Amino acid sequence: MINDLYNQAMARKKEPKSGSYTNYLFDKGLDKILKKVGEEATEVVIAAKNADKAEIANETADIFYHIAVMLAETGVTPLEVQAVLEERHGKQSNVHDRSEIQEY
Ligand SMILES: N=c1c2ncn([C@@H]3O[C@H](COP(=O)(O)OP(=O)(O)OP(=O)(O)O)[C@@H](O)[C@H]3O)c2ncn1[C@@H]1O[C@H](COP(=O)(O)O)[C@@H](O)[C@H]1O
Repeated sequence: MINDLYNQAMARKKEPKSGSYTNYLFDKGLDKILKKVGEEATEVVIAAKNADKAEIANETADIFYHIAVMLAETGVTPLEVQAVLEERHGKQSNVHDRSEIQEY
């Protein structure tokens, strides 16, 4: 999924196309791409808070796309992200509440 979006973004980078939104983002630069990542992340949060499944899917698609554009712009490949996930796979999380602070 992210792979396809990333490959499409890389293709636009290599061969810009008139009217392409991806090229519009690349032309505007990293700050614009990151603003979109932040904006779409907030929209995912609001959609999830409202328990609106269609909107969650819609906004998640938007953030996946903008993340793929960010990866293309920063020179990180989905393969590198995959490697991080694989490194974590099978490791048990050790999450617990921290103990109360007794003295200040
Ligand atoms: N998956 C996406 C995708 N998801 C979201 N978007 C665009 O992201 C934009 C986000 O919408 P917003 O309303 O937040 O943004 P906006 O108001 O249009 O613009 P700004 O806020 O950035 O100024 C929309 O214009 C969507 O079209 C996408 N644009 C492209 N893709 C994929 O990328 C491929 C190449 O697209 P182009 O680069 O446009 O040819 C497409 O075939 C798609 O597969």
